[in-house]
Amino acid sequence: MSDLPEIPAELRRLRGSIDNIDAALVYLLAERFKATQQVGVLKASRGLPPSDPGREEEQVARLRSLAHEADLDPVFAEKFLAFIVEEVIRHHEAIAQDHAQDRAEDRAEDDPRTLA
Ligand SMILES: O=C(O)C(=O)C[C@]1(C(=O)O)C=C[C@@H](O)C=C1
Repeated sequence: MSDLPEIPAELRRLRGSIDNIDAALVYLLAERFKATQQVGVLKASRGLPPSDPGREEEQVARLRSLAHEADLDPVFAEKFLAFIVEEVIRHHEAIAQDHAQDRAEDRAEDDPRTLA
């Protein structure tokens, strides 16, 4: 028998909700990253920079306002967005590097001086 006190039913119920919310967050984040991967490919193919500070400013203003309405700490909402966007920008930079490497290889293949 364990010496730990029994978990109250109310705590178990609340933890069930927390687990469902965490699962939803994981799926939502996965969808967001699927979209941003496509943005990264689009940006690399058009020669656009990985980050867009103007867009980020708009997102911060919008999220802070939504957080306020939702009774969530706007500072936390801003930090959370910054954490995600920082990761997205790293992905975009890696995609841009791969894209540049592929183009360099294509050019080398097309160059008659390249030994086949
Ligand atoms: O909207 C873009 O341009 C993106 O690259 C997406 C995103 C984001 O994750 O929301 C990421 C980086 C940019 O600095 C701004 C926004």
